[in-house]
Amino acid sequence: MEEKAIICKDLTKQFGDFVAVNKISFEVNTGEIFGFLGANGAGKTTAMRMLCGLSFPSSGEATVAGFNVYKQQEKIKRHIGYMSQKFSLYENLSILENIEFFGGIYGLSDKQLKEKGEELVNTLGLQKEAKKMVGELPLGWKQKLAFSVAIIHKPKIVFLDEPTGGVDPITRRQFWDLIYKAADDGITVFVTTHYMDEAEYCNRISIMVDGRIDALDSPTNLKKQFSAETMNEVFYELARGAKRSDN
Ligand SMILES: Nc1ncnc2c1ncn2[C@@H]1O[C@H](COP(=O)(O)OP(=O)(O)OP(=O)(O)O)[C@@H](O)[C@H]1O
Repeated sequence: MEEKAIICKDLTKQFGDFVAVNKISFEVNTGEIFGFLGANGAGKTTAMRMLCGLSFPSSGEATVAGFNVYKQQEKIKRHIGYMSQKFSLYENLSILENIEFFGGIYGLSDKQLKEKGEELVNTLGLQKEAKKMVGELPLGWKQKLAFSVAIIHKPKIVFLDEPTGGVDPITRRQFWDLIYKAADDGITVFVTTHYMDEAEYCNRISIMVDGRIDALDSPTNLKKQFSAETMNEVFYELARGAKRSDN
């Protein structure tokens, strides 16, 4: 049987009396693009932090890349990539310096760094900009670069927390071309987003409401299940009953 990238069973996180993540259960297949949706405050970031080995669950079980979220947090960190809109590259380092810095942290050798650096700059068509400060690049380019750097060590899974915030649909589409390429290379993609066009690009989607997962399926099946034309309708049908949402 093919190994699952993520297995999650009744995973729960409480802050005092408040149950931020309430017994969520799901599995993510290797090489899958899995969308993790939910309104503001639904519990996505809290769940993602547990899966990335950054916070201990209150109860329940989960393995990520085959490693246990309670006992093997360091191993999890070594086998994943992570990118968020909020935490990204150093603006005051050049593209090549960022690649060297993050590649170095991920344990690449000098030779690998040089090869990967060139390959990445060529793939993204950034040859002329390679020595420019990242701060000078347009946001869409920064995001593509940040994603490429997050998978430079070929992790088993990459976690993307709202990776494309603030850019237009065409640039988002280009970003998704990179995601598809990574998935083709066998990297499992776990992505949170508020954009419903992006939700359509995922193989499967879960939708969180008030700490629970209230729906999980492919975009096509979810639309059928909710008799909806678009993912937007599915999302609002579920999220409008949410108590936490300020949407
Ligand atoms: N350290 C904490 N202590 C207490 N409550 C917390 C803590 N971290 C998160 N929460 C609460 O848990 C709930 C879920 O927050 P979380 O950030 O996981 O939601 P989210 O789905 O990622 O939302 P967004 O889309 O706005 O980022 C929120 O009500 C939040 O206030």
